[in-house]
Amino acid sequence: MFKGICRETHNGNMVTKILKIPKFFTCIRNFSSENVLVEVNNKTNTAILRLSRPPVNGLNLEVLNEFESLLSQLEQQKVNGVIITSNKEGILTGGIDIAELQTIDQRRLKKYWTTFRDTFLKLYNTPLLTVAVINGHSPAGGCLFSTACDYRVMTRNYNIGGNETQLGLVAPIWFMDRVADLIGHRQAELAFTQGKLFSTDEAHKLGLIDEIVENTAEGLSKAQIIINSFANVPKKAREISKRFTRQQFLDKMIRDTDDDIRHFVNHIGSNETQKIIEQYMQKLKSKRF
Ligand SMILES: CCCCCCCC/C=C\CC(=O)SCCNC(=O)CCNC(=O)[C@H](O)C(C)(C)COP(=O)(O)OP(=O)(O)OC[C@H]1O[C@@H](n2cnc3c(N)ncnc32)[C@H](O)[C@@H]1OP(=O)(O)O
Repeated sequence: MFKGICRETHNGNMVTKILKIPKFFTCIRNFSSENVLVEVNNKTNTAILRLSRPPVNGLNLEVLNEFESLLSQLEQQKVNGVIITSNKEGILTGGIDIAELQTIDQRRLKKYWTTFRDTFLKLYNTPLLTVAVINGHSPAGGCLFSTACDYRVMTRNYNIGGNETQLGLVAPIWFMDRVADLIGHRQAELAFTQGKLFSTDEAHKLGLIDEIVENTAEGLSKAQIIINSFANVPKKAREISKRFTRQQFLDKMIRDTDDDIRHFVNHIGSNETQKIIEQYMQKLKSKRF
């Protein structure tokens, strides 16, 4: 028998009960934040992290901070793997919450972009096994974050890619580099100059995603199979191999930090870009895109 704690409300008072839990019972530990739900399965010691910020899981400052902090907690708990998905089938994330870009305040833009980069780096650099279950559209920032994972499965009939150019914006070089790592330089060049969103099938053919699944449930069990397939691989050797294969990209991204942040602040904070962003928001609201 394990002992577990359960908190319940009785007549308006919170009471804590000690529960006896049979060993075979699969227990879930939850420690979700406002916009990101987390469950850790005690049997498999695997975490599922679900983005949950209606309407489109837009990546605002809070979501990024919560995501980064939850990943740190999962690292400390030494889980066997982390599955990243959306709580809402149909949209993994609409990418950056455009409201975060609607400002010329250089300090705000700098803070946002620093957090965005740090969160990406946390995911890219974590020693934990990470699998993205892309269970919906995944434009721009959504595509970028999934490329940071070790493995990607995606449900049919959605879109993924870097569409920034279509909006009149320029994606960061490190997003282009990361996509080029997966699909090759030539295909990345074509994709980013066109601002192309790929269908699930196209993304699979190119290697932007690893496998296609029919729905979220199948995606989650596929992700668990991938994590299980590493069970007999010596942990330390896997972690060092992951670090080595990612070191070059990481070194470049860190070396270019100041230039990248300066470029972002100048690009997004210019009046010309602000007009473009405003027009895009109006298009989005009137569904004319
Ligand atoms: C270092 C060099 C410089 C670096 C420069 C970097 C620049 C980086 C720039 C961009 C990166 C990004 O991530 S920009 C965001 C790109 N994302 C998109 O273009 C996605 C836009 N959204 C959609 O395509 C669709 O909304 C959807 C497919 C995600 C979902 O479609 P659905 O039909 O289900 O929902 P709606 O379209 O009706 O949307 C509902 C609701 O949400 C608002 N919305 C959608 N996306 C965003 C967003 N990204 N940010 C803020 N708000 C968004 C949409 O307007 C609707 O609002 P209302 O209900 O109020 O109308």
